[in-house]
Amino acid sequence: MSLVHDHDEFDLDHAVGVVATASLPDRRAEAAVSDLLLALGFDVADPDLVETPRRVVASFRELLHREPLTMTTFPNEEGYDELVLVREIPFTSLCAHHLLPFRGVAHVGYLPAERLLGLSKLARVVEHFAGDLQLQERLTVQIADFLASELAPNGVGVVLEAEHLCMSIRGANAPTARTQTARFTGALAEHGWERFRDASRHG
Ligand SMILES: Nc1nc2c(ncn2[C@@H]2O[C@H](COP(=O)(O)OP(=O)(O)OP(=O)(O)O)[C@@H](O)[C@H]2O)c(=O)[nH]1
Ligand SMILES: [Zn+2]
Repeated sequence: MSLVHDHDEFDLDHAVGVVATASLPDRRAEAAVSDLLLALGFDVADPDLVETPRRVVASFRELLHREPLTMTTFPNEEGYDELVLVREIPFTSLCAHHLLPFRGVAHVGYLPAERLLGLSKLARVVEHFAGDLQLQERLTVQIADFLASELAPNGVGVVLEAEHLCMSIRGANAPTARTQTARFTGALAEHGWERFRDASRHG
């Protein structure tokens, strides 16, 4: 998701109730939140709402933040060649269509080749790509493709299971619905689902 920064047309005087120390993009975003609240018929001077634009922008910044990734790897001296699977990695992302969260768990695994990856890095990769306006399918593919290219393993598998708030608290109103997506590459392309299921059964 690419960000657009066109500050030129921004009228600072228009920024209602914003903190003077906020950066220009944040002041612009806060003014926009304030405008949205006004347009929805809310009194932005209400004590409950005065700080809301700042809080909303800070929340979005937090949810859309991406930590740089450091992929610590180790030589696979013993030639470990079974599946390495980290299950139930929790994640929260924002759906690109409604800006509402979707959240759930990721199961991420790979078949090692020359290098072993620091285990926490699997969770960090999920967190990194979740920090964007996303589609669950795209998030799944981005995690898998990144691991495949960085680690050059014999195969990668990524399964995501998530609740989309846009579908559970509004719209279709299906609170029990869970969306499952998957990407299996290399030697996991053919029997990835079975390999993951077997590993979970013995876990
Ligand atoms: N494929 C995919 N669709 C998603 C994802 N997150 C949300 N959506 C869907 O995006 C679609 C947007 O459809 P629209 O008809 O434009 O939006 P809407 O009028 O709010 O639709 P409803 O959600 O059905 O009320 C909806 O069907 C959402 O369920 C996602 O991660 N992947
Ligand atoms: Zn949505």
